[in-house]
Amino acid sequence: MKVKPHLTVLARCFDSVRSRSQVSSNLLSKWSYLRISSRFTHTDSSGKVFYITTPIFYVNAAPHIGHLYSAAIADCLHRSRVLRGFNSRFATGTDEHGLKIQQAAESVHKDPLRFCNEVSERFKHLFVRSNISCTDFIRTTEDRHHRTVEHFWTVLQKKGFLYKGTYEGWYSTQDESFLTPTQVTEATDVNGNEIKISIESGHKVEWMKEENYMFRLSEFRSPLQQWLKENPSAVQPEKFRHMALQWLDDDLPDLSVSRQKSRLQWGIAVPGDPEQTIYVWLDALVNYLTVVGYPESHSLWWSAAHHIVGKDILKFHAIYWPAFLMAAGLPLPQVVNVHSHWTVQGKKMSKSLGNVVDPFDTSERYTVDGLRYFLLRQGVPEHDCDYDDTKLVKLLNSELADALGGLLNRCTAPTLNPAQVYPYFCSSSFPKGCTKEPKGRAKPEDYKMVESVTELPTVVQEHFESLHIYKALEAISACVRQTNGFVQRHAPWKLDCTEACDKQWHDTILHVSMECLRVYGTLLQPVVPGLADKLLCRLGVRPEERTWEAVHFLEKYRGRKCPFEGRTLGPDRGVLFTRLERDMGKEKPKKSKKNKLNSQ
Ligand SMILES: Nc1ncnc2c1ncn2[C@@H]1O[C@H](COP(=O)(O)OP(=O)(O)OP(=O)(O)O)[C@@H](O)[C@H]1O
Repeated sequence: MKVKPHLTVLARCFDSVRSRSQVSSNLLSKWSYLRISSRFTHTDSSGKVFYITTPIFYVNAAPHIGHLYSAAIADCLHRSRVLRGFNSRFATGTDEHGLKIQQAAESVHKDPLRFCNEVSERFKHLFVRSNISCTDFIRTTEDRHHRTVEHFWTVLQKKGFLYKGTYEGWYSTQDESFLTPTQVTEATDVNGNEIKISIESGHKVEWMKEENYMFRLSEFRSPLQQWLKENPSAVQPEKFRHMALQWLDDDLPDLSVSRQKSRLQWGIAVPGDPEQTIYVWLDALVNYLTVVGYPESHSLWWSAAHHIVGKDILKFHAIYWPAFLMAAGLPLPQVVNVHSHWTVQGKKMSKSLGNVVDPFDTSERYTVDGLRYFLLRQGVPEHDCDYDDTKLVKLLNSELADALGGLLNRCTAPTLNPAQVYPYFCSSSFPKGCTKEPKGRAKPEDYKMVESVTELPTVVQEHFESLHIYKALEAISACVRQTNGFVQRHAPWKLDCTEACDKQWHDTILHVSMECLRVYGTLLQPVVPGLADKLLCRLGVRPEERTWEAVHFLEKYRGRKCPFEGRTLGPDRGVLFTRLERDMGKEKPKKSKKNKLNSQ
């Protein structure tokens, strides 16, 4: 059997799908967790659609902040695309089969399905609570998924990519992964026994020999190399694409894709051979197709697939999955976006190790938006990041409570803004284009700030798209600092508002600052939806005015009409983000007496 990659055919297939116009709205899941209002889901003229996925999470134990991190990255991308007017679908869910689950359920004397129901519910609850706006939630124990896996298996079999053989080699139950001898090393367990472990994960491996079904993975080595070499964006960031290519430099043996039922009962039976159970990773990866209705109605969404995964499952997404898809004659995902890990004292946070930070507890202490902001502001795709409560408190206090909250408070406090309105802009106080020799009252630094905030939506969008979300937040934070500097420099509280000229300048300072805040609120929606909503409501920005398209920063400065001028502010719902005390995460934070900049 020869495999042809047909990469150009695949590319053409993507293009034809992309050029199709409006997506039928009934294709969008009506799943109740979709939180973004449909008024933001108009499709732009290009008719672009996106299908974003997180990994489905293994339900051997309750979720930790690493899982929330994957979901928050995907949520940020999904929300930003919806706000830009695209049709975006965002799927997550739980992976519920395999030996590890079978053993975890046995250890607590529970029926596996009951065990899965409970843990899956925890994940679902976490995502609802954390404002993860997924449109689909899939469980691999659902009937629809069983049918899809059986169909997918049959396609692979009919096309001659499966054969029955004897697999003999190393297997890690913790990773549900087969390993070659070069991927294994010796170690000593806690009782001093010599054991073999996986070099990559450190988990124990066992020698197994059994008859099962093999997938002709070896035939895909060169098509996979071609795909990765010809599509620099196929696996991102670059270091992970490089890693996948390095793996392909080694041997790529055929892959065992079933287990004997006597060893593994908790899974989907091989069609036509009830003595064999389908390998949990083949089963799990097919979830991405189940969500979009494979084999009947998948093509539009499937051609726009964008996976977001942790680096621990790179091999499954950059090697096995594309090989399965090529074998089944399906298009490959457009992008596999990889992120690194949250660690605790340098060790990967993991359910199996138990060194986890509980996301329920943490968001209870620091708020949902606080935790989302911290994860996305500190997480760097290329590098691991150590979790630290002190760092979290410091960051949230400085960027959300003091800088952003303080700025909002200054602009809206009744002492400075007694009429509680979006004030008028005076162009003679801040004339356009006088950057070198200011003629009004604005200074060169003020023009620099206007320039930075004007460019900010483009900068932020680019960083969101490449999933360098921390860079987007860094850029927003730098602009917030500039705006605080602007207010501080001109000290509107010192102006005498009984003088017409001072009053105009006072109002202009507030107008410009509020315009900046409106941009920050709009751009922060994908990261901290609750906090951004509070900010925009306070400024009186209506829901339909919160899209990327509606940003139009400082229209009056450019000689155009500003719809916000003179508008009454929204109700005061308290400080934007309450300062946290440095409690090292042991107790609920106490509210400090006042927010630093709020004292103004
Ligand atoms: N420490 C972590 N940092 C970032 N993301 C993580 C982390 N742990 C898990 N994830 C996310 O969850 C996915 C895999 O989830 P999985 O259910 O295997 O979690 P796990 O804690 O590694 O479990 P286990 O310890 O049982 O292997 C990863 O690909 C990644 O997207």
